[in-house]
Amino acid sequence: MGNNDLTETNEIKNIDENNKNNNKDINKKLVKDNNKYINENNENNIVKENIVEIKGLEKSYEKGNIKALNGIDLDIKEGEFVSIIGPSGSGKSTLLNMLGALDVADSGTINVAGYDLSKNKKLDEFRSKKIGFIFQLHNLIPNISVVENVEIPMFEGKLSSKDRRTLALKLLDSVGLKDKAKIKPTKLSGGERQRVAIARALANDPSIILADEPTGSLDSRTSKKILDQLNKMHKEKNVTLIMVTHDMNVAKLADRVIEVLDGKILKSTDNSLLNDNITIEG
Ligand SMILES: Nc1ncnc2c1ncn2[C@@H]1O[C@H](COP(=O)(O)OP(=O)(O)OP(=O)(O)O)[C@@H](O)[C@H]1O
Repeated sequence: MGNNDLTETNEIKNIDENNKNNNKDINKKLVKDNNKYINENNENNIVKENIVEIKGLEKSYEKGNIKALNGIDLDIKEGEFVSIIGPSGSGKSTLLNMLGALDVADSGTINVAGYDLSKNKKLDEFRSKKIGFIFQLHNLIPNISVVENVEIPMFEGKLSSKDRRTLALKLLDSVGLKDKAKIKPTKLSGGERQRVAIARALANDPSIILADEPTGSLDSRTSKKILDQLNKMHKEKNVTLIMVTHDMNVAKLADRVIEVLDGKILKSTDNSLLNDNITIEG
């Protein structure tokens, strides 16, 4: 091989080396750009998980004579606000009871916040850690103060008594009732009691709030206040909110309206885009 040949081979080697390095740089840049694209896309398009997954849920009473739930299939996303509407006796409360593990289905599967409720295990843990209840039946305890009522769900956790009090007062403040903390619930109006119930429902930092007719017995002004509070809580804390109501005007405030009839889901209407800029009428 002559000198010229050697120089040529070395030049080719150099070019190869340069190309390799360039390719490495280009590849690195492509990977970086691709990751950036994926990250940006993920940020813009957060895929929300199902927090509720129900399949073929059935529940009968009176030895099978009353079919309260007759094959319910329902998925609810994390952070969604869903209302359940339907005529009296259609199965709304039965469905809400199943979601809170207050009743057990005859057949079908129900998964809520990572708990398989059909297995009938760890239900106490599930209720105390994952669910905030705003139910007429779970009313406030009359002979202890408002702030003590709000503290009740915190006893399952690890907070000191001082921290429990601070958090309870903060929650009462968020529903506009800090000044009523020391009095007994019997001295409150119906709407104020419902607001205390909202504060208490938030006390265990739940994943889901279940509300059964939260504005049922209230006048329209007080109902507006309660719905404002629920909406605020749902938006600020990204809590999944599932609310039973018989009032379509109230139901429509949710991201999705589920209509129930004869223990089945008749219709599911997505209102989320419609409700983005909603203001609640007084
Ligand atoms: N514990 C029970 N024992 C017997 N029947 C029951 C029981 N709970 C509910 N039911 C019946 O199951 C059906 C569904 O009741 P559910 O309370 O779920 O209806 P709902 O849609 O919530 O009604 P409402 O709007 O009147 O509260 C009804 O026929 C009801 O009478």
